[in-house]
Amino acid sequence: MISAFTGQQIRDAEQPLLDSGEGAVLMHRAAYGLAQVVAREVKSRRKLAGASVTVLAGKGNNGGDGLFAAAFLARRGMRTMAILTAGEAHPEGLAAFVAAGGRQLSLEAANVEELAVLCAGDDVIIDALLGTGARGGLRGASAELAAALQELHPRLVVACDLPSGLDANTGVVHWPVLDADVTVTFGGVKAGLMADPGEGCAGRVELVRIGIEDALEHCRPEIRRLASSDIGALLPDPGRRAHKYSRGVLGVVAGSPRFAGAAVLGVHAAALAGAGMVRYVGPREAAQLVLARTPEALWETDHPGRVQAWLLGSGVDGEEQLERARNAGASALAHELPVVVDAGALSLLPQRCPAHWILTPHAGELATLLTSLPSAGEVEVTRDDVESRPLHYVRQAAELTGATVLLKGATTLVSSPSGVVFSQSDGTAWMATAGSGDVLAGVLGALLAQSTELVRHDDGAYAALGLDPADRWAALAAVAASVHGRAGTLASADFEGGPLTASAIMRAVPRVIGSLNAEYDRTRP
Ligand SMILES: NC(=O)C1=CN([C@@H]2O[C@H](COP(=O)(O)OP(=O)(O)OC[C@H]3O[C@@H](n4cnc5c(N)ncnc54)[C@H](O)[C@@H]3O)[C@@H](O)[C@H]2O)[C@@H](O)CC1
Ligand SMILES: [K+]
Repeated sequence: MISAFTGQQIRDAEQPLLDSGEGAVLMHRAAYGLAQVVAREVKSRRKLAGASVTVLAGKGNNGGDGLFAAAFLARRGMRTMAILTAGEAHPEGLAAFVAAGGRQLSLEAANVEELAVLCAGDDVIIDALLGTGARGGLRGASAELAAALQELHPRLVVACDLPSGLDANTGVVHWPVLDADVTVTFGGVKAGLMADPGEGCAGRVELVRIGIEDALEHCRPEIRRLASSDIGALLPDPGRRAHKYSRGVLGVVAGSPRFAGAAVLGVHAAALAGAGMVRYVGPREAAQLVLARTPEALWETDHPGRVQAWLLGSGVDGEEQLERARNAGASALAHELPVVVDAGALSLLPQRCPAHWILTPHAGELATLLTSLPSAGEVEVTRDDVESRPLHYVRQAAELTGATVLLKGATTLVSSPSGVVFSQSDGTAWMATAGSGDVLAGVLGALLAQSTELVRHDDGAYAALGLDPADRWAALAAVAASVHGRAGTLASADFEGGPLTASAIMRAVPRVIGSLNAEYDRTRP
């Protein structure tokens, strides 16, 4: 699992070392690690000697890291330039840079365009303007420089610790920001690199160890991300003596005459994700299409047999089908069954949901949900609000509803009601396509039906996460988000990275589960 921390947690972990006079050692390690990554990136494109690098250096320690890194790179034969943006710079960093033969220029309002053009053609730009000590975003000439460079599409941008202008704690972005291809972050991943819109500006994230990692191990992460080995451990294992009922039966109230496809996709995805059986509850027109695609499913109109979990809401429209979803929800509450609450069912929430109800809104649906919640104080929340501060709103929704909330996006965030957050980003942009969410709901439903006992009583992989039982549902939802994302990436790779349909994502689900299981079997302790 990758853990991400707030800027304050990182500073707290650094403090004892700073107090014992090791600040320079920390900076040296950070700068050396940054230089190594830059050199490797440049070498993958051309010869290092003679390649050009410009470091954009602010006045704080982030600028110091950048200047020390550029000094290393100068000694390896790169042509180095520093643009000092604050009229002053980290004194030791600047001295090392000058001693290594680096050239320095000062940014002023009058030379922004000229300097942008000058460095845009470089082999690499290091963004060391602001780090974890930033208050707000870039201002004045620095902001203009970042905006001008963004327009000029530099060849390679490496962000020092985090892209400047990104809030380390939340992923909120104060525009303009120069998008990075690679972010080299120090000591611990900053939470802002695992939540959008920040993650979208960061490129690939590389962590450099600087000696504070042991101290961070005792901190509660702000955000967690499951790696493939964690997912392999958490995926349900059928067991040799399993039968279809013990495997997990999922009840699905989805689709409607108007949106029958949602039922077709949800049911089929659930079957492919390993549900022992799927009971579809809905109108005849939709059921015929569901059974044509998934003859393994059972159709039940109004009095479904026993299930271990419910999926409610994808494509649900019209009073009749809403009523079925309402009834299934009431039965789930009475029997303490877990539920995936998607799309149309998001308007049917009880006063207070249990943590084993997992809501799966996209940003627009989350905005509508939050606006409608009396406990949110009758404040209108817009889709833009959610997209600018997804970490804040996913936590708020989970806290106010009591449910686990999975907010779909390029980076999917899942929050438990107590605020434990998982972030998964395994998909491709091609997955933003009609029906993709229905597939995710089906996968999550199937995993819920198979895993309820594990989540509640397991003393293995779920317990090893060290979370309160109520927070484990968020881990399970993160597993589903990751399987879905990986299926999209795999399916797109089948088409040389080309576009996808929801059906193609769905077809890749068994392969993803199979390969995650196989990897886990090969590597487990
Ligand atoms: N503390 C340490 O020992 C270490 C710090 N490291 C680096 O230091 C960074 C944090 O350093 P700092 O705390 O100096 O913070 P920053 O380098 O982020 O910069 C803060 C400086 O910029 C000013 N500033 C804040 N917001 C601004 C804004 N919006 N526009 C313009 N100026 C602004 C502040 O007055 C302050 O002087 C980390 O991100 C990391 O890169 C690493 O070298 C590892 C060790
Ligand atoms: K930076």
